[in-house]
Amino acid sequence: MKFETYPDREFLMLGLANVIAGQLADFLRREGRASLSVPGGTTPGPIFDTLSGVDLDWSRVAVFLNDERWVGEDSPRSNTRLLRERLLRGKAAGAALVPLYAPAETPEERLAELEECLRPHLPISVLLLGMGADMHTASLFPGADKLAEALAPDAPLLMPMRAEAAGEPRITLTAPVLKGAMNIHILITGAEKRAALERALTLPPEEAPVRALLDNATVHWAE
Ligand SMILES: O=C1O[C@H](COP(=O)(O)O)[C@@H](O)[C@H](O)[C@H]1O
Repeated sequence: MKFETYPDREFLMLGLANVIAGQLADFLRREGRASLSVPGGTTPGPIFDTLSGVDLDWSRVAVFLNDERWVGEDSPRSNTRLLRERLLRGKAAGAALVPLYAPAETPEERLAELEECLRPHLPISVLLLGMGADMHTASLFPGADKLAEALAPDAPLLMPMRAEAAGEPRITLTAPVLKGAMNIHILITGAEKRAALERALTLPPEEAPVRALLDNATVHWAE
């Protein structure tokens, strides 16, 4: 694991957005297309704001979430809504959004078709992950009903996930898909998440799911 400390959150968000933009540009030059997977939640908005203004051929970039809460875009809890409002606009408006939600009561009902939409865009060129203070990443929560299956090397691409701390049912990319990314960045802010990350380094992924991604990741942190 590499650990990068930034003087403050503004430096962090700008610096990491530039790293991600540079890696996407490299992929576009070398391979003609790229994929970017990003977290939802409260932390990554400023990175999305910067990325949405970056001059890239976004029409050749597929963008998808790490995970989604099983709610429609009319809900303020929708990670897809955050993506549309903060990332898929301006210069990035032409990027292709690969959906992780489709209207239905449960994720199980739409799982197969969402997985087929995702498959052509793997492996992920650039993966940005968040982390909760409980050491969850994507929707791999400690104590979640299907955590062991989602951590297994033969896990499917996507899995539904339910956990007490998660609120609504979730859908998440699984550990092998996340680990297969060509570049892995983890964004954390504040003392509480830094302490959680240090604790995760001492625990197995079954107790601290973010641990499954740390070996090949660069963690980006500011107070
Ligand atoms: O619920 C979620 O939480 C994590 C962390 O979110 P934050 O609000 O603490 O930044 C996020 O990475 C994940 O994508 C999201 O669904």
